[in-house]
Amino acid sequence: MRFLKAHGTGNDFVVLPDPDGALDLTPDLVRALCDRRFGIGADGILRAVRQDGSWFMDYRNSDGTVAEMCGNGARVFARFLVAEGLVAGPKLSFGTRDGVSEAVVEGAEIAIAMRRPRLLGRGSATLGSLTLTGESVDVGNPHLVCRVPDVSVIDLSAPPVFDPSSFPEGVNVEVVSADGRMRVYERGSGETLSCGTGACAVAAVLLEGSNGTVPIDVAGGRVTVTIESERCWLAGPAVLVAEGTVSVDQMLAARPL
Ligand SMILES: N[C@@H](CCC[C@H](N)C(=O)O)C(=O)O
Repeated sequence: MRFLKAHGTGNDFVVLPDPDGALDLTPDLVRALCDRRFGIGADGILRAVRQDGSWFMDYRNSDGTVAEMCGNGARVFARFLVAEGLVAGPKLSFGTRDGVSEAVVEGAEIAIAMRRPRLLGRGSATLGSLTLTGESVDVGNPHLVCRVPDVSVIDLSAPPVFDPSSFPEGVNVEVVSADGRMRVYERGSGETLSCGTGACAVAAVLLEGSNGTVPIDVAGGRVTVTIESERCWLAGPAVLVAEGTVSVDQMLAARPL
């Protein structure tokens, strides 16, 4: 099976070209491909399926779960479509579970338009021994943005504990300091070096509901978020780093139980 490996500010993905939707992408296959020792290794999978005359980004978290949206994944997906000659740039669009995404390729940078983040009120989660209160934000997928004095001391080694009645679909938790530095524990993937929808959620909180442009520094680099009245733009680098073939049967057979 052909694959590409790519990342957007260190949020890394295995891209699977599957124009006819022929691949049975089970949660177990996703986990095996994303395994950093027994597979290729990634925070998630981007399966490219041709649907109704357009391309659809079928995004999966590394634990095999499905998410509504992936901002960095969408930027990488746009890079893949243009690099493979499947869609002409510099402006293009494709389908996601959260609707049609527009993208603009500007050299090394790719900007994608997503829904405007919605601030939903206060929420809380416990990270390690620390319970943090923050803002719940809907970016198609669920986020909790917590302001902290120093992001580097927050324990993101284990999943956040939260009240499931507040976050029935789970939640991605971002911590952000006043200087715009952000870290994230992603639902279904653990701590990642960057989360695009998370950066949009953080920008919405920093802008306190207004429109504007905010640079967000993540562990894997910098993304820039522009919030407009009707939508939100996420801009930053998106890089295809490798391609090859994976022997699915051998990979699955060699996994420890
Ligand atoms: N890394 C992504 C978000 C991926 C989905 C997330 N883990 C979820 O389950 O909602 C991004 O760049 O937005």
